[in-house]
Amino acid sequence: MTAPSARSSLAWASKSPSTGCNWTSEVTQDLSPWSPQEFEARLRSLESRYHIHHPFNRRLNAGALQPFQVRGWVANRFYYQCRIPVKDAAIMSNCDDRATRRRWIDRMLDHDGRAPYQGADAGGIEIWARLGIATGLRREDLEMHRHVLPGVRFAVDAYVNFARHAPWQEAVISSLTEMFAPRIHKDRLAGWPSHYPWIEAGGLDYFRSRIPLASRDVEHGLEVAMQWCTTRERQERAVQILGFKLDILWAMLDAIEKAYPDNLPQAQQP
Ligand SMILES: O=C(O)c1cc(C(=O)O)c2c(n1)C(=O)C(=O)c1cc(C(=O)O)[nH]c1-2
Repeated sequence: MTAPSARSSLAWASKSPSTGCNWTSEVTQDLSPWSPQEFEARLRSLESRYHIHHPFNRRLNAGALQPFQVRGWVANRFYYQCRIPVKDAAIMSNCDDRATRRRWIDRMLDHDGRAPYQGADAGGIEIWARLGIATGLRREDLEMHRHVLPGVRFAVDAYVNFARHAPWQEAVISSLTEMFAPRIHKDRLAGWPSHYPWIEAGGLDYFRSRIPLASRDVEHGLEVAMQWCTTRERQERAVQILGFKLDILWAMLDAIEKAYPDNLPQAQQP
């Protein structure tokens, strides 16, 4: 069997996510594992495929988008935000290691919130909803996912399905795109206030809140990856899994970019 190309990872992911893909074994079974440093460097080298480089994101962070295009992005990303704790619950349900579950549960609470569900404890989903409202979206439209595009829904659901069916360690590895997230949040915090002054400043709280959380998540995710990927075969699979997740984020922006062209008639704008 031949190796999939850089952007065809969904084929193997849907093929056998629960038992693990075996195409790498033919190629790599005799190879010694990379050192932890080289393994991490190979994962990090996939940054070039992160959605920070997508043309739509470049325009978003350069201030080149019209308000309806920003709203379209925020409303569609809200679907991702809402599915993240469901994805994390799927990982927990497959995880038989109590120590890991004790740490993992924080990821769900980060998004769903913690009692008394106010201020910073409101949770990421609520804080993202406030971003949506600050851009001019109606809460009800957001919560009913009225603007969510089919391509975005398919991409996000593929991530949740992967987490449901893959070994939990592989699903943890798929979250490692967060290695690249702090920079994208910082870009937004630095640029949006001058590019999009019509968005009330508090609307950007979500991005501020995620920077330390993403770093904590990545530290844990890399620990799991290092412990699990003791063979070259598993290490190469980890690289493929990260590629699959990068494709999900990229595909979301492809769908968003296509749906909200500059000349979209006003009646169709979110
Ligand atoms: O705004 C972004 O570009 C971005 C990207 C990602 C990512 O890389 O998956 C996440 C987030 N934000 C984010 O806010 C978040 O909570 C998050 C959780 C996860 C994950 O895979 O578990 N990714 C991301």
